[in-house]
Amino acid sequence: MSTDAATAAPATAGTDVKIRLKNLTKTFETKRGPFLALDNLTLDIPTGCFFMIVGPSGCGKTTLLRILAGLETHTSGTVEISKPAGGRPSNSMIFQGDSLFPWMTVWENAAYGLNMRHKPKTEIKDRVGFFLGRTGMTRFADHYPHQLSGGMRQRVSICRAFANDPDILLMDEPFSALDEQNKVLLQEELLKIWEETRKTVLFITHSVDEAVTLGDRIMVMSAHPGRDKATLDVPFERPREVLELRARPEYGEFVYKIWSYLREEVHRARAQDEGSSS
Ligand SMILES: Nc1ncnc2c1ncn2[C@@H]1O[C@H](COP(=O)(O)OP(=O)(O)OP(=O)(O)O)[C@@H](O)[C@H]1O
Repeated sequence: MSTDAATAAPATAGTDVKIRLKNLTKTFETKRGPFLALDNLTLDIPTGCFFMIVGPSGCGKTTLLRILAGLETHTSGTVEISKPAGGRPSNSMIFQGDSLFPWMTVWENAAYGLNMRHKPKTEIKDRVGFFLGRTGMTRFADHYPHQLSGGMRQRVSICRAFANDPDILLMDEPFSALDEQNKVLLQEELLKIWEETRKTVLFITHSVDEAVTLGDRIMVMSAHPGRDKATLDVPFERPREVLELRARPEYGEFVYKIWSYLREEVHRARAQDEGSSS
């Protein structure tokens, strides 16, 4: 990991390590031969860290999240996830676009994970009620997903993920399909909920603004094969207010700094795409 020492330590991340990757490599076997997707990633993510991953299209961001979620195996190296006190590590994943069950109401969707784990009815009522309240969805509890806007559906996904009380939240571009106004509202709501829960979050985004607004730490990945090009601590205190933060000159400077790492990789990825299509 190439951590940028010039930036301040994150204001919030705990000192113990939640996720430790050592020389993590992923090769897909394809018809055209082995395809190296992740190359030798070594990384420590502290407990309670809001960890952002940015990188050009195809650099392996989703592959990394899928490995951490246990949906994909890795080829070599190690993945260590520390256990919470008295339990097994658990995770909830939020994807871009829709992941709600269309035949279930908002309440039933939000309660799904807890019901599957046979949690007591009162606990389900309390947790789902709490997070529906936090996301402003209480009065839509009996609605079905098709009766909601895209932003409201993503609120329910967030509600379901937090209600599950996972050890780690894995978020793969959850807001990318939303318009700018909804995105800012949801970023603010997510920040508020996260402040209260301090879960370890891994969040993929294509937006440098989103990475700087939400994150404690940002990993910029290289174009294919995915490597850790730079990992930087975000030097802004919490709690954060999205629009106030973005109005600050030092915010613009930090966004520019992340872009200076990313720009070359975006160009490399485009050159790779053009090379493979010619
Ligand atoms: N099951 C698979 N078999 C073969 N190749 C795969 C498989 N899954 C992913 N890949 C390839 O691995 C690379 C990384 O894919 P991945 O989806 O992780 O990238 P990404 O950074 O999340 O991209 P994007 O930003 O476009 O979502 C891509 O080139 C992709 O085509």
